[in-house]
Amino acid sequence: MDTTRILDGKALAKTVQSRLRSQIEAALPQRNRPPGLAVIRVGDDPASAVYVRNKERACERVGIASFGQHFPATATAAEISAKIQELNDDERVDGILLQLPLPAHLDAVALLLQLDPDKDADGLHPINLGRLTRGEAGLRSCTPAGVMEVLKAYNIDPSGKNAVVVGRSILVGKPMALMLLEANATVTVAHSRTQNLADVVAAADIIVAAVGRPEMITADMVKPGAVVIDVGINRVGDGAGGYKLVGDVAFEEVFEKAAWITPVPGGIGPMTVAMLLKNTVEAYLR
Ligand SMILES: NC(=O)C1=CN([C@@H]2O[C@H](COP(=O)(O)OP(=O)(O)OC[C@H]3O[C@@H](n4cnc5c(N)ncnc54)[C@H](OP(=O)(O)O)[C@@H]3O)[C@@H](O)[C@H]2O)C=CC1
Ligand SMILES: Nc1nc(=O)c2c([nH]1)NC[C@@H]1CN(c3ccc(C(=O)N[C@@H](CCC(=O)O)C(=O)O)cc3)C=[N+]21
Repeated sequence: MDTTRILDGKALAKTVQSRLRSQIEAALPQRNRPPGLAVIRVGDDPASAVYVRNKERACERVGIASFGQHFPATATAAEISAKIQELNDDERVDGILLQLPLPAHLDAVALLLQLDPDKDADGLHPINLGRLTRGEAGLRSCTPAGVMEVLKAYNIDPSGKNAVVVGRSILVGKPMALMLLEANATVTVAHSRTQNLADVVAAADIIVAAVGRPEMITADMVKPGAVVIDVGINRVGDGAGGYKLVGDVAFEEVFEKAAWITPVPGGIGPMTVAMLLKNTVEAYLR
């Protein structure tokens, strides 16, 4: 396969991480402590498990201390709140991440509101989402920030392009749409009520798939020469009793039509981790 059209998020994430490592090493003598990142995880979402594993490895590599707690799916809002308060007050912690999705009995919006906005490494506090909406500087959602970083690294300028974001979550779809808009794309956001999804996607110069449905974006939906960004992380059986990760895009067939495409794994996942560390280091250096 000709790999020159693959957007290599894994390689770019390594470059970002080595830059962060140097920044941390330069700041350590004055600060007397490394940056700290805390993750609060509730229950056992499979995509979250992959994320936590890779994040911890990456933190170790660049020199960020890991904190946090894994709660059972039955944890109460009061228990999570208490943990958030504790981490807000902990001077060793620069970044806090509340893993989504939460079990159905917990209100993500109410809990995200309790994060110290200056420690909101995931950019999901209403203050930081508001700053993004207004085009102001601030901590920005990691996955869409990772997508923008990939586009920039490969000199893909969204200005004037038709961008279609499939998915409208607070975690990915909405901030993604805002960042593409900020980069002067003409943005369409599709979701589960969108009619004629295939036609909507077919008009896109840039497609961002953030749905959580294995290989739902097929070649017939893709305009020849489109840039295809696959955010989906889906765990599916590998036919041999184990599992493998696949994205929301049918990679093999879409590869043939796309100008550029991100793989899963090795695409936006590693970039999300890199942006999380970058936000943490920014909060630490401030
Ligand atoms: N690579 C990475 O770093 C990350 C990957 N992910 C992965 O990305 C995927 C999406 O995550 P997230 O945004 O949190 O997921 P959510 O489940 O919160 O949102 C999914 C979105 O997809 C829409 N949708 C569902 N079914 C369809 C359909 N048939 N056609 C069109 N749209 C549909 C939903 O529409 P509606 O709003 O109408 O329900 C919703 O807006 C998951 O696989 C997740 O694991 C997530 C974060 C980071
Ligand atoms: N508040 C919050 N913020 C998130 O950003 C968030 C979340 N909750 N909940 C779960 C999803 C999922 N997610 C992933 C990030 C990286 C990989 C990742 O590193 N993927 C590697 C996997 C490599 C492998 O281990 O096989 C890759 O795609 O190459 C996966 C999944 C972030 N999420």
